[in-house]
Amino acid sequence: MTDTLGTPGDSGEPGKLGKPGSAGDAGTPRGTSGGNPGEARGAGAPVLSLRGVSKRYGAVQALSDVDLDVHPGEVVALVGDNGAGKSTLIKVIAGVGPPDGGRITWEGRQVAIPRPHEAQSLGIATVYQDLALCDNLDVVANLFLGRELRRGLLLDEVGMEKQATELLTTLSVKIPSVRIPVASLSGGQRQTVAISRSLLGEPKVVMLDEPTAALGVEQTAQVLDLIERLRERGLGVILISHNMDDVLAVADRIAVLRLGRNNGVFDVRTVTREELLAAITGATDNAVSRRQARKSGEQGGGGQDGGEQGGGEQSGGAQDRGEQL
Ligand SMILES: Nc1ncnc2c1ncn2[C@@H]1O[C@H](COP(=O)(O)OP(=O)(O)OP(=O)(O)O)[C@@H](O)[C@H]1O
Repeated sequence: MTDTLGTPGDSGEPGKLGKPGSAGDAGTPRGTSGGNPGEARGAGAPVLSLRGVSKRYGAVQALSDVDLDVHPGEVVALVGDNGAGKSTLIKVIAGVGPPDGGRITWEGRQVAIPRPHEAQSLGIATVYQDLALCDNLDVVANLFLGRELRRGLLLDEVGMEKQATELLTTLSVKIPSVRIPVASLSGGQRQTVAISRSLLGEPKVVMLDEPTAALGVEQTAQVLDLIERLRERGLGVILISHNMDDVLAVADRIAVLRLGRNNGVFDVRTVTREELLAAITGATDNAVSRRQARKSGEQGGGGQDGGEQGGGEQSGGAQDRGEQL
């Protein structure tokens, strides 16, 4: 369902903030060379910093010298073409596939994350695309799966229901009842339950792998709203998405991976779609950017209305709702 955008070549990216920061500067505000700390969300020291992370699978160099910063109260979108290394990077942070090299810093302290347990202990939660909810169990049971509250030998059903209701209410998650099986929820509701579940461990960073994939417009809005709630709670969020509209709607910064390397960190307030596509594909002149330029020319009746980036659309345009990266 995603376009393949593999055009070789390099681009000069005007809106690019550069790499997250040079080695050893984990305390740099926003960790970028061009951010505006005064206005930015998530200002201050990063909660999570990666420097020079690499990972090889046999002959495939999946990650090379990758840097990433995530601040409290910040949504960082991780984007890139298929095979760019996004999942590999998430696995490194989640302790599922430790890196071969590089440094991970958590709240200013260098750490190792060899297993998922270490990630959880630090306060890193991951919500994978396949959700891993138990369809036959109700919302409460799914939320507390594996960490059930007990009263003596018995499950504390009343306590769990109360906490579940409180959590979902705080997050403005709307479901008919916490006592219905998740099988009867919509895709968006299921996704919000899965994300809410990750919060029970009181993480500081939540990683979401394609949380809006296969969701309709309304359901996507529900999930994006929830991501905003996470940010409001001061969590750092890493969002993997192929959907440019979602990324532009909810992220503060956008980190682009290309062929396993950093290819720019962009401020969502200033970046254009053209710049993002160029960073993702590695070229400004490719089938996707030509198509976008043609479309914006048709819509604007001229071709100049799309801005000054080669006729491309500006960020935040609503015309292409649902367009995939
Ligand atoms: N377990 C593995 N064994 C061998 N190669 C792998 C493995 N996992 C990933 N790779 C390779 O590493 C590279 C990065 O893959 P990764 O899944 O991280 O990319 P991605 O950006 O998440 O892509 P997509 O958007 O398609 O999910 C690819 O070339 C992929 O084929």
